[in-house]
Amino acid sequence: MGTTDRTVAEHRAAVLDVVRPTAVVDVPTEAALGLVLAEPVHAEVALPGFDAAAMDGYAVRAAEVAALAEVGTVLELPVRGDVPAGTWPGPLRARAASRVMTGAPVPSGADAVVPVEEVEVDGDRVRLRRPPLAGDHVRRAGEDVPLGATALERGVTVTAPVVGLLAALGRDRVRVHRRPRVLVLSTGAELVPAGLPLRPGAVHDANGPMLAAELTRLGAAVERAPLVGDRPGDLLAALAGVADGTVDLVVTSAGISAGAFDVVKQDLAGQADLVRVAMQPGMPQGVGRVGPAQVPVITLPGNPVSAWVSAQVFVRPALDRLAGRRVVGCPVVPGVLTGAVAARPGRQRYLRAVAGTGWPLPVTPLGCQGSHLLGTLARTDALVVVPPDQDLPAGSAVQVLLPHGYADLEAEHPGRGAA
Ligand SMILES: Nc1nc2c(c(=O)[nH]1)N[C@H]1C(S)=C(S)[C@@H](COP(=O)(O)OP(=O)(O)OC[C@H]3O[C@@H](n4cnc5c(N)ncnc54)[C@H](O)[C@@H]3O)O[C@H]1N2
Ligand code: MOO
Repeated sequence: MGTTDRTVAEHRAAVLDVVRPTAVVDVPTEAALGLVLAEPVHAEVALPGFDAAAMDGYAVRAAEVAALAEVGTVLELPVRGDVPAGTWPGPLRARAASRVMTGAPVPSGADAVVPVEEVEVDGDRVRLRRPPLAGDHVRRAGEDVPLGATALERGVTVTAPVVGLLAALGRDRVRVHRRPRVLVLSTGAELVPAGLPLRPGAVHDANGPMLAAELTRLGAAVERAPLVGDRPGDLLAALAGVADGTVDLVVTSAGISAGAFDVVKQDLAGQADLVRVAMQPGMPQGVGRVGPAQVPVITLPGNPVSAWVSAQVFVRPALDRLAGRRVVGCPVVPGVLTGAVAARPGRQRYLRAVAGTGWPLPVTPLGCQGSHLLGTLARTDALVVVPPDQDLPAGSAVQVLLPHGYADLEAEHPGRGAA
């Protein structure tokens, strides 16, 4: 196999070294879903904005009811006033209750709400079973987010609840890192796009659609280039349009190993480091910058499994950095091997596996691990990490990459780990 130039960690660091967070843009809050905050968000209103009822019921002064209880009287108060949500009440009268709705302001002077289920109503009087404690069923102003507090830190990914929080704070626009634009480009004279018939010796381009789908799912705005041939200059010609910096990253597949017609290797010599990384699949890799705009380029190997595994291990962290996120990459969880696996000398293996139920996650590597086997790749739940030179017996603790996340496992194995 020969020696390798870099460990996985070293190549990942080299990849991260060529990418920077995208420019900051001001967008409508709802368009920010999935993007990353480029500024901390300070609360210009408190949440809740005022003391409010948490239940439909009666606002009272707890001490007044307690005083009635002390002298042994029936805990009965006249009802003075109705407070629907969206109105602003006057102060609570002495020795009286106010009928309040969930979310309505608690009248000043009241400090507890007794839910309707815990009272008897008799005309315009209300009878309580026991005195409430001060604070019962009252949402305190600012208890969630105090006025002026940092409600959201820079670097937070905008999820639906973040959209909700921004809207609650009155923010209809927010500053985020622009969605990363990634050009996905397949090289290889043997390639034909899906939908067209195959001539002898040709194969359909699987990597282009697969990588485009993966990066789109991960939040990139993906652009596709026409298929690139194997003649010297073909790749540089295809990249001419991106040299002005209209994309943030170029991801290529194939043409980087030891073949006689490896166009990526030839065209990017001097602009990218083409290296052998101590992993399998995915040994041939490359990273650099192209054109006058020095657009970052990651060159992935052509075997489809190698391309996809490399996308998980190297492109995902790069996308995190481009998006302005903390670099996390593919999620990793603890797993346990259901059977023994053999290590590779000097190379870290990423074994395609199916996951069972339980925690740590039981993982069963699929029988065939060839780098060309897309059929088994499509059945893969998980990638099991086998460090170099360490054969692992059944029952070994392993790190497991979950490229599709855990939610998708749930869908495939209903009932697994249901909360
Ligand atoms: N003598 C050596 N041969 C190879 C070595 C080596 O070290 N010495 N490395 C092997 C490894 S490992 C890999 S991985 C591949 C990677 O090679 P390339 O990145 O140069 O890719 P190609 O040779 O162009 O293609 C490999 C394989 O993948 C198919 N392919 C390519 N692009 C696509 C696509 N878009 N969709 C579907 N399939 C694609 C291509 O037809 C080949 O079958 O090299 C080994 N060889
Ligand atoms: O390293 Mo290659 O990616 O095994 O097929």
